[in-house]
Amino acid sequence: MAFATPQRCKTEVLKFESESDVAVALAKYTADLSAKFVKDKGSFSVVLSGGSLIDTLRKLVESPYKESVDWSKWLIFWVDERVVPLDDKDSNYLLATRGFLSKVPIPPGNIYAINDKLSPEGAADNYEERLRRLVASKVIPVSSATGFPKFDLMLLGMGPDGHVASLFPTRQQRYEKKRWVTFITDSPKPPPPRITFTFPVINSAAEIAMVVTGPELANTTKAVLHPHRGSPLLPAAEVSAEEELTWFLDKDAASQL
Ligand SMILES: O=C1O[C@H](COP(=O)(O)O)[C@@H](O)[C@H](O)[C@H]1O
Repeated sequence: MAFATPQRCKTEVLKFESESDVAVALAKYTADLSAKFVKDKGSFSVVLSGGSLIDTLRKLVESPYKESVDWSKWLIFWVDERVVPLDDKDSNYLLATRGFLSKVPIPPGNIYAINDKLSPEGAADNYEERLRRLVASKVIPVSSATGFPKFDLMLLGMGPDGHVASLFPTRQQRYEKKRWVTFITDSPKPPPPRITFTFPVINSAAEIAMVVTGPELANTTKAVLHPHRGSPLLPAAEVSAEEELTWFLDKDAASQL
């Protein structure tokens, strides 16, 4: 079990009047990071979540960013995915395709969906193997601090139980320290079969945005950002970034802080 005190990295907590204001700020933050990483390293690797995050990204696919972002340099990955067909209503890939990817010209070869023909274990092995090949060919760098792949930006959501990706408080995947990608067959949130990045990979990202909106997340946000010393840590409290972790909260989610 993980107990408070949580890991500390450079962390900024941004609070906005409304979810719409979060969407506006998140679009600018993401577009600015895209410009920085494309200038510095020639590409921008972005790791998406499912859930409400995709809708909150909606301003990024509108003007001015739709035209100004260099989408040709983007590489898209998923921090977690439900092991269902890619055209299933529960697929994070389908959600992202409908709400985001179909609206901008990211080269299809730069979009790394899971292999939906495999078992959960097989899909996790396959995704990790493909990541290892991208690292070997230097498409994705390795963190010199941890030895795990270092993605440029992870866009994460949080569930009311404090889960991030498919790392749930009551499941052992949150403690995995060696694998890059693991699987779960009994997710407490449906659908049960999923694959997920592990914490060593999540916490090796250069930048992480935790995007949390809505009153149902107010108590969990407080428990994560101000954990009681000695109490068990929720998974979201274990997120850290190599460069900066930025929380994007609306007034409702921030109401208990
Ligand atoms: O099941 C999942 O849940 C989390 C949180 O989703 P939200 O709708 O509460 O924002 C999401 O980040 C994850 O990718 C997804 O698979």
